[in-house]
Amino acid sequence: MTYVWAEFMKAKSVHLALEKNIPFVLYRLPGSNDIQYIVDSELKRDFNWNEIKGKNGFIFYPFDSQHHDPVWLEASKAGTFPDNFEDAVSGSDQYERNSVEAPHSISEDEYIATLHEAILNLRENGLQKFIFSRVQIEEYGGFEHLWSLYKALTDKYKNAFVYLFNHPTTGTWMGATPETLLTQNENSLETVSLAGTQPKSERGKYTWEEKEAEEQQYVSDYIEELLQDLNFQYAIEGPATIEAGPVAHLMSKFRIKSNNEWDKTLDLLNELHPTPAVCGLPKDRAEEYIQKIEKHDRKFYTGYLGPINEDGTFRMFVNLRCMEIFENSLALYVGGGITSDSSPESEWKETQLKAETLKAVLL
Ligand SMILES: C=C(O[C@H]1C=CC=C(C(=O)O)[C@@H]1O)C(=O)O
Repeated sequence: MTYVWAEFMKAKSVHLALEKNIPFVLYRLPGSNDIQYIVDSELKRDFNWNEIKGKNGFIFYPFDSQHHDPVWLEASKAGTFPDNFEDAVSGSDQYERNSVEAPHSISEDEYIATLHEAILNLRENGLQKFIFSRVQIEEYGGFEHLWSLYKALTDKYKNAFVYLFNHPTTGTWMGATPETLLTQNENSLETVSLAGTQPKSERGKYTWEEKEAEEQQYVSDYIEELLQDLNFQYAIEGPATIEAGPVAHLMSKFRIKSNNEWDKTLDLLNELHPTPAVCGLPKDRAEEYIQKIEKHDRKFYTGYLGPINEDGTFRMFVNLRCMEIFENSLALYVGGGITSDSSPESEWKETQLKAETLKAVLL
């Protein structure tokens, strides 16, 4: 089979899966060359950690699970894409696609004015840090082009978790995230504290301002406290700079001893999400504040997602640098950490730069 023909067939099968609106995901783990797929032959499944245990599938978890139901894709069919994907798609039922309006996108002026006020009142509102996000709407050629967009993301971001997720209850989402929420290996767990942003440097040299270092330290402190409260033994590496497309971040790695105790691991996962890198501190207050000042519903942006295996191992990632896909437009979700030292104008630029991660493949 020629390369061109193979690509045409892949694009066609992904387009068909989207047209039939079947529950499926394509994902590529960081550093891997293989794209995996999961197709679920059933639409309605309750999300329940005890049900999931011992099964192969994929979790798509929202930012706020009180307003959106988490989705569990059970692997009725799974494999390395495109092996047998077309058969799995043609054998699936077709589902109606809900018509959903694109989320509200605020202007630069509105963003800056809102943030100005929020920074002035940060301490009065009892906040140390919160994450302010916005939506940027872009045009694209429609579902038939999604395979080539997805492929371009996998080619461009080798160290990201790159996915295309579709489900009749959530619609279509795609992203390339640099952030691990929690990895369960056979005998260990891993998480990271990732925060602070600056443009990628061509020379690979970075110096970090105190504000960014502090922002990342808040996240590390939160994770450390949590690990101590839950009686985990752990080691920390970093912080070090990591590059993620057009930006660079500060990241510390936490390697945690674990004997694969499901309940304890779930406690950790539930406490980690949403981390202060996507929500803020104190967590409950920041979550409430975000609901109040953001003009859009985050839905699955800053939620988490990833595959889980029957032996209990899993890879969960924070849903960053992602977009919600409509038939004629894309809604890019981008945000940044705000402290009392933040400048609204620089924060706007930071969100523009983060949006470039996805925009770079739209041209
Ligand atoms: C909330 C986002 O990024 C988070 C992750 C890394 C760095 C961040 C920052 O510098 O603000 C954010 O905490 C986003 O990309 O939408």
